[in-house]
Amino acid sequence: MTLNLRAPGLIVANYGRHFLVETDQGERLICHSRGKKSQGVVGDRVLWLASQDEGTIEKIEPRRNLFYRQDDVRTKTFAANLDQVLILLAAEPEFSSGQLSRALIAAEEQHITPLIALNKSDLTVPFARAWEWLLPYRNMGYDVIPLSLKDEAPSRQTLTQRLAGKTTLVLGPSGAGKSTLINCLIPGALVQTGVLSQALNSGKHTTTSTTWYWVDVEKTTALIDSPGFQEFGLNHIDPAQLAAYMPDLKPHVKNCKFYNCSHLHEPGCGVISAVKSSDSADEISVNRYKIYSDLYAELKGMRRY
Ligand SMILES: Nc1nc2c(ncn2[C@@H]2O[C@H](COP(=O)(O)OP(=O)(O)OP(=O)(O)O)[C@@H](O)[C@H]2O)c(=O)[nH]1
Ligand SMILES: [Zn+2]
Repeated sequence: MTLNLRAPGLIVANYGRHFLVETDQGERLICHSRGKKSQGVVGDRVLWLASQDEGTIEKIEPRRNLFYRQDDVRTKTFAANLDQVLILLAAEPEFSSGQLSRALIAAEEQHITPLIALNKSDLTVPFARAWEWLLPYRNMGYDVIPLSLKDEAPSRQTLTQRLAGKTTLVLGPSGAGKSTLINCLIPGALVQTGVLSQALNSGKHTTTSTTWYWVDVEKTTALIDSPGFQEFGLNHIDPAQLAAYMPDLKPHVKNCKFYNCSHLHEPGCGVISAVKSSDSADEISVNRYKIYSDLYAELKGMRRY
């Protein structure tokens, strides 16, 4: 009999030790993890075993990557096996470039391609200001696209092209338009999620969970919605590697006199001279250098204990 055969599946939602697993036939069932620890994350390919009407996760297949943040208290995993991370910002409310940089660094560390979208282009004046604010990110090679989720579908064409055929984690500060985006691309998705989270979480109302959505019926394009852009801890990043994850700093490191340069005070530092340089194409913005030095101090401080 095939009853205790392990079958392949995909984790599409996770609430503590409860997982929603989608089978290769497209059915979804609730699974539990074996043991005390909840190890699976959304995007994991798993082998699951049926047990009465539910299932257990028996094995998690090796991951291509894992996008996560880490603060003093805990590690928060967002999702695994991603093609890209979409950071959704908006003209309003104003976003923090420190938070943006943290998410970009976490993506770089896991070799996940970031994509930045700036929403609410209909708000002309604040949009122009925010677009300007993103200039250093465009100069360092990031794909930054303008967006108006309020308008008709053609205004989303660039975004839908970037998403096609890929698995994308969507992150963004509150109010940038994450729910609007999910609703535009997958009508009815959020209503379903509410029902689902209640079923999985024993009736407790929660929206603080990561969820996988298929955008197309062929299941080639996926969006993963996850909260937690705020307080993006990077304790897992080695401060000595930090500059290597910042594309504007990285090319200048090779000009440093000392191989273990911290780029904070050393003489002959390539990074510091690029901050001072007036050669605009190649310069490092004062804001990004401040983000680097603050983060370096923060990460160094962690490691002292
Ligand atoms: N002007 C304008 N407003 C927009 C646009 N897209 C979304 N909004 C509005 O921005 C507000 C926030 O959008 P949401 O989609 O709820 O934002 P969110 O990122 O999901 O925010 P949280 O639910 O707090 O996480 C809503 O009032 C939207 O109607 C846009 O392109 N232009
Ligand atoms: Zn240096």
